[in-house]
Amino acid sequence: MLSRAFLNIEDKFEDKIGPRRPRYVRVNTLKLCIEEFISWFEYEGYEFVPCTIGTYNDYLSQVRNLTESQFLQDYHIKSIFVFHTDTKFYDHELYTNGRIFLQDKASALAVHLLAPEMGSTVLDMCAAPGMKTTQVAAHINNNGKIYACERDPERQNTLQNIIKLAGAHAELIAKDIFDIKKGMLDDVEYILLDPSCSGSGMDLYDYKQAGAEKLQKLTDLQEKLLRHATTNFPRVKRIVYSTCSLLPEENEKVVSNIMKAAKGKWQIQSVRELLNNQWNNFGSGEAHSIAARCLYAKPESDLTKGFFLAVMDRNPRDWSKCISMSSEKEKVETKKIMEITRQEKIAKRGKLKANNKQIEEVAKPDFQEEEETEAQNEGGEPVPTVNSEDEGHSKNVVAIDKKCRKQKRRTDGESQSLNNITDNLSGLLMEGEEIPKKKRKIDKLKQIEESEPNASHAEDISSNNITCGEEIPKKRRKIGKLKQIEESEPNASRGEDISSNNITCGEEIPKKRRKIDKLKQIEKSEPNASHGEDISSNNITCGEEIPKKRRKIDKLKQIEESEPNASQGEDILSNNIICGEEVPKKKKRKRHVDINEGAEATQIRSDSEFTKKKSKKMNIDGSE
Ligand SMILES: C[S@@+](CC[C@H](N)C(=O)[O-])C[C@H]1O[C@@H](n2cnc3c(N)ncnc32)[C@H](O)[C@@H]1O
Repeated sequence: MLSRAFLNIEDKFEDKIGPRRPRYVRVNTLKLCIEEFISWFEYEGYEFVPCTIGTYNDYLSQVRNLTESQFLQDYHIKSIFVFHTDTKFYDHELYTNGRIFLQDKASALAVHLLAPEMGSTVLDMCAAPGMKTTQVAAHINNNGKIYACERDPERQNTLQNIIKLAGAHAELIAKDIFDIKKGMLDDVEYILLDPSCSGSGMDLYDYKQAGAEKLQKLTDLQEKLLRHATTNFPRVKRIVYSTCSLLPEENEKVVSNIMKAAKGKWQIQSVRELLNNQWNNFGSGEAHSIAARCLYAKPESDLTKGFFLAVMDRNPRDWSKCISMSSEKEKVETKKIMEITRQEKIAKRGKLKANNKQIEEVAKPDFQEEEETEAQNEGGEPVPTVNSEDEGHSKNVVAIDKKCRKQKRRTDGESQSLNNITDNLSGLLMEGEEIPKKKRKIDKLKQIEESEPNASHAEDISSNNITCGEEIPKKRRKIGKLKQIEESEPNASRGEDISSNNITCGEEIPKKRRKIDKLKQIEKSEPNASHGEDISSNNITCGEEIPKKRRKIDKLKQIEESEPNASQGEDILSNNIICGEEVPKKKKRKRHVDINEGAEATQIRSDSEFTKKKSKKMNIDGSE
């Protein structure tokens, strides 16, 4: 028998779902910067509507009011953009060359909430066609390891093509996931489980075809898969289970059964809390106590396809057992390293206090050395890990020890210098005086540091289970670099601009930025060509044409001021990619709007298919 919920859904959605949902576009930040994406569509004649800083419900009103010529950045996921339902993308060059994907916001939430760290290892258990696999790759900026498992040979091909098209680093596991036994992928830390389901949340789902027997088969498979995920990957810390179904049988019931069997080894995280209370639909708590912690996306209110997801974290006590699996020898060595570095750090702190100048000398060469190592790792080469084999072991430990010490020296030096700068500044400030730019920036960096302990000091790194030899996350390195700039260029306000434009260390300053700087220089040397006050004082009468250079400066200033999104955490990740790639020369294009277009963005094309201009139909969010 099908559930009552099932029948209710049929009644409720009969004329509500369908082609009226907006179009969601995910920017593939492995190939295109968010800023470039916005400029591209603005150039095509669309108006970019920045998401108001309000509640999720405020954002939903904006989506409802979106016109055909506007687009909006998503409230939760900064690489997702919302277009009017009639916007057509199938022939758009950004779509055909893998710079954007048509992925519903609800489905993108699964990776958003999995939130794997840079350098981590992720398993996508049911991966084809690869929307979430490629999203994970973009999320970790190809910095880590992704296993993409798919059992269906035809879908394996599609998956491979999508991975290639996206420029994602992911290893295809062309197998049934049940063939992956304990011990085969022991390095996996995050699992995405998005199994086959009824697809009852999809627009084109045919309720009349669904039968109780089919549903039972599906729920059996879903439970088996989730049990496999929770029991065969000893180092996994987080699992996100998702379906594009609105049936509790495939959702909270499956999760609840597995959690009962796991007997306290796993905890369901509250998605409400993870999304800072900015979500409206959750499971119903009556039948399954965990339901209220799980997310539902509903077409009529969230303006997405129907979707369910649950976030499961391994219970910390159980996690400690996983750590204890490492060999005794490894543990002793790790302890030694920790002790040596702790003592070194204490000694260094004393030194630094005595002579602040020394800090820069100690920290600078280390920083450069580390950047060289990082550059070598960029080609997807795995970061070396501790090997328990006798011969290789000691060498690796020495290498890791060296790297740990380097990281610690750097972070010590940074925090010390930062404290000194702030102390000096606060000493100089009078009450009521405006806080200088540099000071404000330092405060901001301190805030980031405080709110993101993982991104901070060496002590925090160790206590948050970042193992020696693991890379320090990019944002952390950015903070470090900015601090260096600050220290070495006390008069320069450029540091502030760099941070607001999300430039990662080592990355080139984007063209626009350089242009702005150049124009600022011109401004300084030619004050008449600049500010509003200057115009009046230089007798430019109403109606007189403002000189070209002047207009350009104003425009660039406007751009600078009007890009608040570029400073958000998520953008730091997503904007630090390929900004070296040239944006194709833009000519005025006509907007791709086709009011007769059908319901769902369900077309996926492989590389060769793109060239041949043929297409194969498949639900991009995976329902088969
Ligand atoms: C809903 S789709 C996944 C969609 C995908 N996560 C995405 O976002 O693009 C489910 C996929 O799981 C695959 N699948 C089902 N059972 C599997 C198993 N036991 N092992 C590996 N793949 C499986 C199906 O062939 C199908 O391609």
